Amino acid sequence: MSSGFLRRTEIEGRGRGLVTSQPLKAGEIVLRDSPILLYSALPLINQSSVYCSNCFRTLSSSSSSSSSSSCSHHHVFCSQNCLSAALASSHSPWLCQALSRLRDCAPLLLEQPVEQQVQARFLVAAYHLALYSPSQFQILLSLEGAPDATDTATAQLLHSLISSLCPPPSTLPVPFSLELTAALLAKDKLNAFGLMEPCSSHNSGQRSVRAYGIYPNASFFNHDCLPNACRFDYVDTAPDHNTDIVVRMIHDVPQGREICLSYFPVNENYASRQRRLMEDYGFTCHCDRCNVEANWSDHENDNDDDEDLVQEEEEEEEEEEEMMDEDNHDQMESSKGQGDTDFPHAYFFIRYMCDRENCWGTLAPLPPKDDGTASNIMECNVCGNLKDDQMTDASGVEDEHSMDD
Ligand SMILES: C[S@@+](CC[C@H](N)C(=O)[O-])C[C@H]1O[C@@H](n2cnc3c(N)ncnc32)[C@H](O)[C@@H]1O
Repeated sequence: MSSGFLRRTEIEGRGRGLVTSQPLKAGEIVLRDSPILLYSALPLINQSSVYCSNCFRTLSSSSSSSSSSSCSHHHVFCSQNCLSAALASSHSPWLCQALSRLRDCAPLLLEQPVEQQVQARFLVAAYHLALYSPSQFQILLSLEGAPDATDTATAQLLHSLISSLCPPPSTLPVPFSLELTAALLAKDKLNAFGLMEPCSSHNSGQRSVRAYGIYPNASFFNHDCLPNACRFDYVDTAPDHNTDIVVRMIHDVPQGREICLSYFPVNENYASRQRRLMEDYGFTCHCDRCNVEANWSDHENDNDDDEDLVQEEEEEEEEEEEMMDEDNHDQMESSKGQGDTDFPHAYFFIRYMCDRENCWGTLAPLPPKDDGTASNIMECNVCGNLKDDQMTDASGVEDEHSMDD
């Protein structure tokens, strides 16, 4: 583990997880992690290059006209330096040819959803990793994730495509097989982190993903619907290691506590969170927030077409909002000195959810100042917005409603 703050351990019912080896302060960076592989999130077909094929920085109009470079198969890089670095690592002749062949002569892929085109990109990157760095490929294989029956058809299709168009060279450290392809796709499904496209006026706060990465240490963060940490990326702004992800504490936690991220925006309701966690990650969430919300309604979102239920849901939502307001007030009043297991979630939304329209990002303070005092600037991990934390006074001491222990 590259972070002195975190210890990897087995947690009952959750597999491996990351636990703090010391008390942590809001804003503290607990992990910086570099990807072992990266691949574009853009469809293979008919996509002009918007991002560098190596570092995934946005190709500015000036860089695409003057300083950008292309490889022999017309993959675009932001500079000659990036192209040279890629040719020596992430963009081997096999990978370059494989992507081009898939792009140019795979009529089958044209008929497939974009998701499968992106999975094809992942497989090419994963088999390239096997050739280029067998030890990192073994790390990829050691991550959580096993194929299940619902993914078999996709694995078969993608495996036959890769093997007919661009079979990986015979020097792979493990035999090339359908089972291996299916296992790799399962690792990707559970462990890939998305690097977001830049926030711009075109997407009015809603950003999609520009690239996916597999991060060998960050992959051990388990999920919580009210996370105590969140992750940031600075693809366009970091001067180097720009595809690293940075995980920062949202609020203080004591030693020995598990550090969790939310696997998706925290605004989703109970039913949709449970559905997503089961379908995409294969588990039922029993976090504190889910335990509370499980009692709010037995029927929530069971059947969106049923008018009675819709009306019932609306009434319940109003009730929930009222409950949350009351909760917020009561729990903020009674929260002093308690553990973060009873962290009131209404309070979480008010303090740690970005209020920009359609953003739903999570806010974490900037890292503590050099003298150790907390920063009162909160950063959104989706839109990047910075805002003053009203609940931290000028001295950097958190106010009396803080839940931090
Ligand atoms: C990215 S991995 C996290 C690390 C994983 N626990 C491991 O052992 O490598 C995601 C998987 O961890 C497990 N997991 C994550 N959060 C969980 C939670 N809150 N409860 C139960 N299992 C969880 C699920 O199996 C999920 O598919």
